Amino acid sequence: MFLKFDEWREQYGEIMCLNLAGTRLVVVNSVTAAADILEKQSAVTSGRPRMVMAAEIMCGSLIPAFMTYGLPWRRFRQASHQVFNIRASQAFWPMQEHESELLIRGLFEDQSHLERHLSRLSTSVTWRFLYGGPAIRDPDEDKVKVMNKFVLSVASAAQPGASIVDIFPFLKPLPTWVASWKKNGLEFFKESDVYFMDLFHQAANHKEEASFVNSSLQVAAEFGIPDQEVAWAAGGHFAAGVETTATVLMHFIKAMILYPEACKKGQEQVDQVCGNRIPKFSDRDQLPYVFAMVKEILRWRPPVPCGVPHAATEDLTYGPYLIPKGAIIMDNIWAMSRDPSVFPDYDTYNPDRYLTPDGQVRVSPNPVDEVYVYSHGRRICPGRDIANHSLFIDAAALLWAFDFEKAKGPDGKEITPGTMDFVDNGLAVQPAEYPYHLKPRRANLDELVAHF
Ligand code: HEM
Repeated sequence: MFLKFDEWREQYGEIMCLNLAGTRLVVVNSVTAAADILEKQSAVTSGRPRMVMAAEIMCGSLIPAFMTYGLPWRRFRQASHQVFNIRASQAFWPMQEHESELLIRGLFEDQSHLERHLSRLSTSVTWRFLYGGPAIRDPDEDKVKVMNKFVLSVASAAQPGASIVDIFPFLKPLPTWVASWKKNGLEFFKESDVYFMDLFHQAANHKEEASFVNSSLQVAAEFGIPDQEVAWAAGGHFAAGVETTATVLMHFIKAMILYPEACKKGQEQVDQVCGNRIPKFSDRDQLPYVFAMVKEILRWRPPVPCGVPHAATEDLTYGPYLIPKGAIIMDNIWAMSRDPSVFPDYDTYNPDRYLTPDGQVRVSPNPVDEVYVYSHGRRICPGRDIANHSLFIDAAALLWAFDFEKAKGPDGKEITPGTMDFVDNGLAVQPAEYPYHLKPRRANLDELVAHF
């Protein structure tokens, strides 16, 4: 979808509209249009399209990411800001440093399953952020399997037209003895509720640990949020956060193979600052190039290229255009990342575009919006600081530990990964599997990882 939208953007410009059997789908293609429609007018563009089966029946309307704009969603965002904000999110730095060590150790011991290592990392960071507890060493652990099954089931029910009740919402009040889809959906909700409440109580019993659940509990009373809502928000946040970081790191390693000069610059800076010890957050100010590398990977391959659909809750206008109430609005992040007037030579991975001539990080070259890859307006991704911190520490650790080389085929020739090969998982878009070879850069990496 994002590639097709990009083609159409060239034809139609900064905003375009499709008619989906009567529903207007408005695609916002430029940062300037997003700043007006999704930010300035966000009081009327922060709704969500209705999802009866996935959001209302299977999740009891308890997942904030699915809620439309209104009091329950606003209350939750205000409360969770206290956990997600940049200062509070620094409480998770020791955990994120530990996870970067586990990543390097895992890849050193067995580099053949890159995707699995990154998925373990992302699962463990997201889990520990939400619930606390020790690292998840095996992504197939039972409790994680149940969570992943929940995510998959809800994602598949959220596909347009997946359930009859989303095509004909007036069927929702039917009794369960007539509507087996409703019976199954409600049973799914009951089982998931037991599971989320159990995770919630386990986390809440360890008050001393920093976690989303514990911090939310401290503010929940103030905002009048019941335990069940905190429990479901945590589960929903897992679904929202788990795939994206792993996806970005998959893109990052591919970029390191394809752009060895940028990789070398990053490694030189890391070596100068950290020498033979793995990077820490305390090195951040001295690693501006690594910072720029993270910004540039998010631009070069934004993991959620079309954003998450918004819905207009009132009529609004943009220039001469009317966007009617009920229209679905898509934030075309991919197109914004490839605007040649902002990012010349946009196809190239070039971290220098984020640096001043004396090598310091500068505000995005994009004059209107610094964080557009996390979307716009009131629904902007609340996990962006957690994600940016993970990406920074993991990218620095990878650069410190490995050289990234092209793998060789059976004929001994190097294989160059394709730059535009993707797997589209619905919202997040990963690179298709690609061959790689990781070469340890430190003679004593075996001794170092033994302490991780
Ligand atoms: C590189 C990593 C990530 C990227 C690029 C990303 C991007 C996005 C985008 C584009 C949206 C849609 C916002 C909108 O509706 O306009 C979103 C929503 C969301 N993200 Fe992230 N995300 C990332 C990581 C995370 C993490 C780590 C968490 C939590 C631990 C998280 C939690 C959420 C939640 C809860 C929402 C729904 C917000 C709402 O509807 O109010 N994200 N994210």
